Amino acid sequence: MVTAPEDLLWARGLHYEHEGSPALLDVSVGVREGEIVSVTGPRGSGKSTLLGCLSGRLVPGRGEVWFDGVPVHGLTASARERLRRGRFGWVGSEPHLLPELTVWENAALPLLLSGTGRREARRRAGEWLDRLDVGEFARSRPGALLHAQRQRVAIARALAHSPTVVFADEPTARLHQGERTRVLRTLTTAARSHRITVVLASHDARVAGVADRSVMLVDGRRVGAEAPSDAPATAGRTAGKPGSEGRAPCSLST
Ligand SMILES: Nc1ncnc2c1ncn2[C@@H]1O[C@H](COP(=O)(O)OP(=O)(O)OP(=O)(O)O)[C@@H](O)[C@H]1O
Repeated sequence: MVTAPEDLLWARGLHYEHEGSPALLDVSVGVREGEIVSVTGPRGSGKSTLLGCLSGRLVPGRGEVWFDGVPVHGLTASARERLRRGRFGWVGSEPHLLPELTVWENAALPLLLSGTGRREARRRAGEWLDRLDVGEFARSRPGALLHAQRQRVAIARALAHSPTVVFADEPTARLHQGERTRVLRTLTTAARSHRITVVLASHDARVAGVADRSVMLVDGRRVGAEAPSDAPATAGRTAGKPGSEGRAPCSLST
């Protein structure tokens, strides 16, 4: 086991049931600041449920989730909502943009909801839209964009309010191979340059290649941890080695 005192985000002994059916069984995980961790495993293995519990979207039936010293599992629904809006970003497999808003308003939504003025929100959202090569669509409605472009807008929305952690749940599931690699690279490069922590779920084992550390779930249990051999070496971030869990930047246990 398990988590280290310096972990930014950690969970211990998580159990979660969907309508009486177990989805997580005694899963523990620790993630350090600035780390990119992938959660892999077959369909239905509990990846989305784990991201849900870590991000405060779901409350575990048993176990604890701590973020930056805050017991997420013990917060009220409104406090969890505030935490998610302020400190976390979320990218799912579908962009889920609001069709009546422009692209920049969609990307700026977390900023606007937290009270940032429109001009400043537009500036910050615009910077990310430019970085993600969709800046030219800032004044368009999402319906004018291709799916892959809308997904980049969703990534800009997840990053524009400078979150501490971005959770990405199958962010490339609906993209073709070339676009998949590009989107993943964009997300991870942006995260590394801004020292944003990323927890990335995918059933595609190749996605683990962009992470510092990979965690595998099967049937709601963690079955091992591995470090991709081609994990990017980055300053201040130690790529863990197989079997070196005690010294690794992310540690997991069931
Ligand atoms: N809302 C729900 N209601 C009932 N059962 C659910 C619900 N969400 C997930 N489950 C079940 O919980 C288990 C874990 O699901 P989860 O979505 O966390 O796995 P996953 O690894 O993310 O799967 P996928 O790769 O298909 O998204 C599965 O057996 C799934 O069928």
